[in-house]
Amino acid sequence: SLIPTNSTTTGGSSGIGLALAHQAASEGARVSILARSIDKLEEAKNHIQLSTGVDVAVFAADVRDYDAVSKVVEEAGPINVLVVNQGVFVPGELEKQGLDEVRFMVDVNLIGSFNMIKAALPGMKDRKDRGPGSIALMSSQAGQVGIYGYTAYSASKFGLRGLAEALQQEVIAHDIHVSLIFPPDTDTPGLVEECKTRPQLTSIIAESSGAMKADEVSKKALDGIKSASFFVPCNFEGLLLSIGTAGMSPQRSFVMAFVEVIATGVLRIAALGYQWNWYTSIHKWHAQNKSK
Ligand SMILES: NC(=O)C1=CN([C@@H]2O[C@H](COP(=O)(O)OP(=O)(O)OC[C@H]3O[C@@H](n4cnc5c(N)ncnc54)[C@H](OP(=O)(O)O)[C@@H]3O)[C@@H](O)[C@H]2O)C=CC1
Ligand SMILES: CCCCCCCCCCCCCCCC(=O)[C@@H](N)CO
Repeated sequence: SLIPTNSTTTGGSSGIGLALAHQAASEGARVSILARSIDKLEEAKNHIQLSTGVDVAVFAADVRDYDAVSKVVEEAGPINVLVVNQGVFVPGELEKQGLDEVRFMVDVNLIGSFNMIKAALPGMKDRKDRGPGSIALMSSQAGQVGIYGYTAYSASKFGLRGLAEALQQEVIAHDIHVSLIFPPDTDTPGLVEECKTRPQLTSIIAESSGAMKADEVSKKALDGIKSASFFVPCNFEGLLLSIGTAGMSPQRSFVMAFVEVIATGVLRIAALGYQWNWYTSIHKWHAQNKSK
């Protein structure tokens, strides 16, 4: 199995990224975290130091700034597991959203991921330890199915899938494994902020999948990285969603490949059932709002 010895996590100062850095550090990895705010980074560093005794390296940079990111990669040293986890989410109907908000999500979530991977890839290919390497991307269940209020967010996360599928073919010869992680709603500072402005329909639809804690998600993510899985679902609905949307994604497990082949037809029925429910909620919501 793939062992995170030198791991770098973007967005590692909060929520899921912090939980991942914390867990990797407690398992003995050398950990670096990258985010914009140096205050949040220092706080995260102290938190991990207090509970594990391990010192993590912190780097303040914006993933949208390629030069800043490549400087961090240079300073951070060898990486065998890169976790591209930074992400922003501003929910809202496209009609009410400014294009600046749309661009913000695409820039941070998608272009920022390109910057990070492009900067880290040469060093990862030349890594001196002989074990396999990993590039893990934090997508979302909203990166497997479009959700009301998430036009830009879902687009940025669907984009990560195309990136990941193509990249896997490019890096396999260097024994680097790409993982796409698909969490449901996860209890993080980011979600608390999001919920202040989230449309009611977004919440209704997102509730189709149970909510998780950040350390539950980080545990699933780390297990997925270690087993070099391409798709990493995090809960039961996520497992169904991953089988139902397997499409042309790579699959290393014969057991899972078999399950996908057998279950695809009946999962399409379940998917249509979910869609029917969601569209019913949408129509009801509009009917109620008109009558007011
Ligand atoms: N919470 C949820 O419900 C779900 C989250 N996800 C995904 O998981 C990932 C983490 O989410 P979550 O833990 O909730 O997020 P948080 O908002 O709690 O944390 C986000 C992290 O990303 C960093 N970050 C944000 N923008 C940038 C940037 N431009 N450059 C560098 N770092 C940046 C933040 O630090 P700083 O602001 O200082 O830069 C922070 O460390 C995201 O990709 C998100 O889309 C997926 C499914 C569900
Ligand atoms: C084939 C049958 C499948 C059935 C399961 C369908 C369930 C889909 C629910 C989607 C929930 C999306 C949550 C996004 C969370 C997120 O990313 C935001 N909180 C922003 O961070």
